[in-house]
Amino acid sequence: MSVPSPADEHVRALMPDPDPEFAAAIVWARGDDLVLGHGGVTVLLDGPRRLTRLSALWRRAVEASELAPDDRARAWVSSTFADDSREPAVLRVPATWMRVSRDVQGRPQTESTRQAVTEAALAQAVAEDPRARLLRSAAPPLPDAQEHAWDDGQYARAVERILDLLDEDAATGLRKVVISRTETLATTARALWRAVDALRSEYPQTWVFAVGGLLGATPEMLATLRDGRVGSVVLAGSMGRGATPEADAAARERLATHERLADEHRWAARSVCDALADVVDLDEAHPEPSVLTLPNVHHLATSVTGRLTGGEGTVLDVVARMHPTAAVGGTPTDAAVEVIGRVEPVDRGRYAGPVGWLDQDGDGEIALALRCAQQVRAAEPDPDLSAVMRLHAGGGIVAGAVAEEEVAEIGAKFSPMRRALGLG
Ligand SMILES: C=C(O[C@H]1C=CC=C(C(=O)O)[C@@H]1O)C(=O)O
Repeated sequence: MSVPSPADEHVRALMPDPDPEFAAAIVWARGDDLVLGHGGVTVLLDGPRRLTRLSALWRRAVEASELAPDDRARAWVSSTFADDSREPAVLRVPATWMRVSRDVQGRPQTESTRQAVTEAALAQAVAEDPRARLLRSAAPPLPDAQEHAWDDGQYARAVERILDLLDEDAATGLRKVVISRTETLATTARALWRAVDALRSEYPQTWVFAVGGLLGATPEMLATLRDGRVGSVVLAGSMGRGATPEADAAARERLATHERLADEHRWAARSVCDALADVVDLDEAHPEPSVLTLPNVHHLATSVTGRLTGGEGTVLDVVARMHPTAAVGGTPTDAAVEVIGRVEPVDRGRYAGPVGWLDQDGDGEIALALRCAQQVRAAEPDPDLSAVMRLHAGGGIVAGAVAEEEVAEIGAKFSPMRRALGLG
């Protein structure tokens, strides 16, 4: 059974504008469940504490909109990884959003919702943050392409450099650094919509997202908040899939029993539990990891759940305590983030930042923007290949890591997006 798709005629017929510019689109999908946002406005915001500032801004806008009991409000967020990124965080407030799912007989059903947060209320909320800007447009400007992608050899040398730093810094406690790589590819605008469909059908366990031209399929849910319940899934420690059933079973077994990867995973899970401890009453402090198997890679996974204690924070306030987790930064966080800034040649932009949605109560789902590609503005655009995408993928480096294995892991993480874009 194929999943309902933005390319399906009945879905397109329901969209007010069947061919929106891709950067204007909002997609949030998992398996058969698809939400598409349309139109509306965009808030851009940068600088430190941007997640709590975005949260406060959204709450001010909801309050100023004076919602009636049946009104619904929802915004999508895609934040930058680093405080000093040259690219801004994006808050997309669509005019309408549509949910497409299947009924029990498998027939597509759609439900459309109008945004209750008004533009005037948003303008008022934005005016209170000197580093926020309201764009009366659904599509934020695309970042410029940056020409510093590494090839496999350069990436392997960067891994060696991190390994030296981990050695040297044994005294300072640097234990893990997540470094990432980019690759810039030209494709067509239509291919981006087809990529949404391909990612949804091939990776039904992941959250497929498109916000402000950032498109991806992430397996990692950073935080969900619903009626006071918080959930988070920590992924760290990975192994590529084997080419035959026997090799794959061996890869899975190797991951499940790998001491170095188990340590890497434990630090990541602990960093999430520690970050949440002040505001969440955790159900179980340190559960054992399981193995999550995706079509391209196996991951060690730990699920963390609990109840938000006191306060009236939004899901973004919860995420603000966690970001950057050890799955995208390293251990300890500040030292690892400093090394990333020094070693990586390309600004991460919104890769490895939180991406997801929140509603008028502050409930929502915020994932980590992994295995993704950012649409960028080419210096000399090719008229036949109208969309240029900057692919991102990274991996955690701890002492004992092997450079060739890290190169292979990045290849495995790039492959879903390359294939979805028809370039695999
Ligand atoms: C940073 C990425 O993956 C993280 C998430 C899961 C497993 C990871 C790992 O095993 O290294 C990474 O920490 C990425 O895919 O770009």
